[in-house]
Amino acid sequence: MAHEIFTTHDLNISSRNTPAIDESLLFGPSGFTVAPYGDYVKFIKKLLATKLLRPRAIEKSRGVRAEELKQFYLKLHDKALKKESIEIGKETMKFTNNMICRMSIGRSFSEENGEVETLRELIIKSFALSKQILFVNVLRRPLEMLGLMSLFKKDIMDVSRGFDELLERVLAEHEEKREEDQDMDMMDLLLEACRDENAEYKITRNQIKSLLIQETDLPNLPYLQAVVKEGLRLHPPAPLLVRMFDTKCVIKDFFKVPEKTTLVVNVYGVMRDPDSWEDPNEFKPERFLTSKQEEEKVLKYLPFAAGRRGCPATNVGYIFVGISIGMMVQCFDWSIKDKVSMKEVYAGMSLSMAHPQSALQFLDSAFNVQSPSL
Ligand code: HEM
Repeated sequence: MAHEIFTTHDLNISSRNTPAIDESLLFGPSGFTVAPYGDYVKFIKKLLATKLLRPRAIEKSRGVRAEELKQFYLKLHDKALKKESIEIGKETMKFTNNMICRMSIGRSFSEENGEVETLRELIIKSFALSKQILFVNVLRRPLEMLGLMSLFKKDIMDVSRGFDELLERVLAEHEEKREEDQDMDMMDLLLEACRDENAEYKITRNQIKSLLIQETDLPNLPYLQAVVKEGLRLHPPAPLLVRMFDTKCVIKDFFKVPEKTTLVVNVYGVMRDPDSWEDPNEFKPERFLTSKQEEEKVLKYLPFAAGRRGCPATNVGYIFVGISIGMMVQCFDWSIKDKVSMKEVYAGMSLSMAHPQSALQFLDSAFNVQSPSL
């Protein structure tokens, strides 16, 4: 079913059904991820594909990731020496956020002036909000008819204002250093596009801000890559995809879908479907080592979604997860403090462990650590 819908009606379901809250940075008309498929989305996707996320740019930003990886390693090393435990999810999230910030705005947020904490709180709040947004997506029409949409507005605006303040500061910094000779980060590229009189689409300051909210040896480590793929199959961070049919259509000559129907794709279910996957609930990275690589290509492997609104940063996503796991496994010996519960919870935008504290790990022996060579 999913296969049929995506292949025959990709354009028709390339918009999300998120209601626009006009003044909001995240969910207003400037928000890239919620914007309906059209000129703005096409322009940004092109910019990402041809500038920020093209292979040469990813290669160029390798130094930034190596520095962040080293900092992450040093932190774990320090904990190992002190024989302290760490919460893996929290630390890897910090590491990933730092890498995204360094690649997109040229610096990570500072711990000293409270930026890191502010950002962390905003991300947690926006994750919580996305749960409401999913609810609104599915029940949009009745909520609008009952005039209940305003219930969500205050929370959305609070988070929006927080991001706005933080990003205005960063934008101002970038505008100041405009004339200097420098490597362009994503914000520089967007500002350049914003100033370009001849650009095919004129992006605004709010659109720039809304966009920014959010190796090495990896090709020689096929088993590590297979582990990452298998992990994302069993535990996709985005287990449900929400789209909208722009126009009415008929699927398989039978299912009549009215215009503006919300479509929720159960990615989690698709990637554990026993018709497509052998032992679907088992963690078996080996399945990605076999010659059946095409398994990933057809529409049963969807951790990064698919089609026009699929993740434009799939390669970067694989790199982030690969280097974190690679370093943690290569450099340290681990022992588990409590029994690990693999129970999951769909907390807002993403799927995460229901009991992350049970993933607290002891670093076994400080004498077993090695520096990363990834
Ligand atoms: C393991 C890491 C990642 C996973 C599993 C992932 C997954 C996804 C998924 C499933 C979607 C589509 C959601 C939908 O269709 O409704 C998406 C969209 C998106 N992702 Fe990722 N992603 C990852 C990393 C990243 C990174 C590192 C970036 C940025 C550097 C990024 C940028 C985006 C953007 C901008 C979109 C929206 C695309 C659009 O609306 O057209 N992702 N991602």
